[in-house]
Amino acid sequence: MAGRWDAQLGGDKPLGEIEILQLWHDHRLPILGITASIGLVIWLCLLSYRAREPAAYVPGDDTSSIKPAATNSAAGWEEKATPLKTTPKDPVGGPRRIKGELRKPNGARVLSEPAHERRIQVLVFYSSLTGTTERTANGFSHTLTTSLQEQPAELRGIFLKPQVLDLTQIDYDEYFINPPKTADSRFSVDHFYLILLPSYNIDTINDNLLEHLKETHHDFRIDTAPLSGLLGYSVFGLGDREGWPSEEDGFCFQAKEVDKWMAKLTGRKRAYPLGMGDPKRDLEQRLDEWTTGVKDVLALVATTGSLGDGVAGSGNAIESDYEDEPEEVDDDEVIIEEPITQKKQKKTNGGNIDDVEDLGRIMKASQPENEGTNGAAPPIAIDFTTYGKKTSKKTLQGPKEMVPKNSPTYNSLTKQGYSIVGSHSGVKICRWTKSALRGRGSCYKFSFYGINSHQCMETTPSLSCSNKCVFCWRHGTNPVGTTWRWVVDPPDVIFNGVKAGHYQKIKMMRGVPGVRAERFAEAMRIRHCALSLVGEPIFYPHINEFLAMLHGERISSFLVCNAQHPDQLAALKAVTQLYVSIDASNKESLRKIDRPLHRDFWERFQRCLDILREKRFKQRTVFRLTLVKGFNVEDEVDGYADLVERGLPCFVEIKGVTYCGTSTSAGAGLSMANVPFYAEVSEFVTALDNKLRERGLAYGIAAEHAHSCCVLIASERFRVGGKWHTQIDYQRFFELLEERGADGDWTPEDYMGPETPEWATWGNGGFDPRDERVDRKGRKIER
Ligand SMILES: Cc1cc2nc3c(=O)[nH]c(=O)nc-3n(C[C@H](O)[C@H](O)[C@H](O)COP(=O)(O)O)c2cc1C
Ligand code: SF4
Repeated sequence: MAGRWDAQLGGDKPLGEIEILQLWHDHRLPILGITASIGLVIWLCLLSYRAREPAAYVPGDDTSSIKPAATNSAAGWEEKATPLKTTPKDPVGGPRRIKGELRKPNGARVLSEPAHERRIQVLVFYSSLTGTTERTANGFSHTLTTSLQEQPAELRGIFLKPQVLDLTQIDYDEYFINPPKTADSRFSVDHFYLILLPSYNIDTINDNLLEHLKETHHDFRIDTAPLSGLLGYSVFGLGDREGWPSEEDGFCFQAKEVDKWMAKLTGRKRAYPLGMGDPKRDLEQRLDEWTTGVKDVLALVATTGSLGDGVAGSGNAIESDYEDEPEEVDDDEVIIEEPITQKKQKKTNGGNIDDVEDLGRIMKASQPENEGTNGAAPPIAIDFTTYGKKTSKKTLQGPKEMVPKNSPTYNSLTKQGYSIVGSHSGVKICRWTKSALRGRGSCYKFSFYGINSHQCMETTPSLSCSNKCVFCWRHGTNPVGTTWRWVVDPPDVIFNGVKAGHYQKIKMMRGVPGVRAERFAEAMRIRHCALSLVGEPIFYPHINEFLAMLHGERISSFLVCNAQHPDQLAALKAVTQLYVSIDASNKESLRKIDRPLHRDFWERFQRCLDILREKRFKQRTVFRLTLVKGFNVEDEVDGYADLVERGLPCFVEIKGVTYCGTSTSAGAGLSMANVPFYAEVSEFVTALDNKLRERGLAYGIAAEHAHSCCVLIASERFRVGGKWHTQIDYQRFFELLEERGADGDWTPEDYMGPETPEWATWGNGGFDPRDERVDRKGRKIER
């Protein structure tokens, strides 16, 4: 009877119990009465006994003969290896037998069976023409095998011995239509694919594989993600950088293609980013990084059953190359958002003035519409030090948390992608960090100062600020105040918290299309910290201790302050680069644009400039100008030249405000009309440069990053032998700190870095030639 049912499926393999019951139902077998039923039960028992025999179908074995799975019988591994149950082959000439399996692509895989019943089978696929990839795959598999054997006992038992499979020797239908299945009812075996692939621009087996993957994806009879049952996959490409120097030109192009199709077929189960290595140059190092990452992921999968936060949901199954994320901003992108809607204003007005942060919203909501664009001065903000009875009552109750977990501010900030650490600090990865991870360019700080965006953490130990700048995109979300009146978190809690938050967000990029394994590995070591996310970092009472912790781990510090806290600025110890925001050139203009809470804002501002002047021979000091047309550009060049003359900063960064039309949070009635074109920014910079020269001030235009509408004017102190040296010698900075302490005596010239790269200097655009230029939708831009 078994033989007859088998034949109907076109194979001669034993059937699973469920399939048998299915056939029972489908064929309405004429078995009636108790005798027949007893007979069936006896038969089922015999069948299930047979299925428990330690035997395996060797993948690719067309005869489907039962063979012991020799590869898994090595010492230390399952002696009775899990047999793979391959999809039965179709009768010759017949259609492919398709058993698509629909699983939720985004959900973490919940392995419900008890741990001892689960097994993970890693399959290492490769193709090779001249033997390099074959050797690499075998070596990799050996390393992985050893490492899995060294796992803690409870994990060791979960892994079956990795198997290496030559793509020329296997039947793709058995692995690339559905995940292989096990016929052993003792275990549930999940598969994890690792694919090592060289690239060839001539016809090879790779073309067949790619064709198969494409066909499977487009086959209307199969789910679009039939391999979503895999635990995960990752691809490593081998190629030749000399012949194909850039990825665009074809370096590892087939590995990239396989990675892309596997993302579609698995429903975004990219467990680790695509690795790429050149045997003549960097194969060993790149493979080591990738191996380490893959091992970490396997350990995670074995313990949690999932690929980790963000992965199943972060890779883009559509792979349209469009980064499907809301437009994001960072500390260096002062942006204008769309004005708040009437509806929202009403809602805000109806709220309770219970939290200090609400005042920001209320102030905004009470503004007449279009205020700012018509040049009318917004009302000066309320100084909380003089805020009515309600505040005094609160003060009596003791300090509150700045951003309590259940507050609207907390919800709003976390929705925007911030991780809130403790009660007043935040961390967020900026869009340039993501862009650099994908090889799509770093921020202007790479061009000017050599900062790798993918190794940069953007954070603040104080989400509160004492200004309500008209262009600030955080309106209504950040708390405001003139003095610190909240609970103070210890610096080590913040330091460890922001690092953990940053790394967690980086890890969530693992499955994102285009992320390079090499950069991902580098990103797991923070090297720079931009203290400027939102709020005012020097507001935090333990800022110096926090800085010491950063420097202790050799993380550089770029600290931006708003020129409203002269006492804190004066007390600040060494930072790698110290910024003040210069948002206007005179008192009226500053009141209009920054809407400071302090009544003596102008005096504070000027004192800060004087402090910066004093610090200029100890620290790299920077003025940051953000140009907003209609507010702080026209007729202000002279005024800015006055301020430069007063503060004598080492550098002046001039940047056009950026427009972000997607947000619905409060703006200040600004629009695209307020965004200067790069040509206008350049014109302003040239005029300022001329004014500085007229005054005999030794400055010049050093560098540019046209992509972010940013230009750098530098003091001639940073020009050596006619060449600009705006880059930083970070190593030297830390040595100086360690030798002489945070109050030590040294000058910015002591840690001046190498020459500014030619491509970053004024007139050359400033785009890193290693990276691929894409527009906001991820489309390639020709250079
Ligand atoms: C005819 C030929 C074409 C190649 N085409 C590419 C290519 O398009 N892109 C690339 O990155 N490498 C290319 N390579 C380099 C190989 O991918 C590289 O040498 C690889 O290590 C070979 O692996 P294998 O020894 O396992 O076959 C090519 C090599 C040859 C001989
Ligand atoms: S400095 Fe860091 S945080 Fe700022 S834009 Fe560049 S990468 Fe982002």
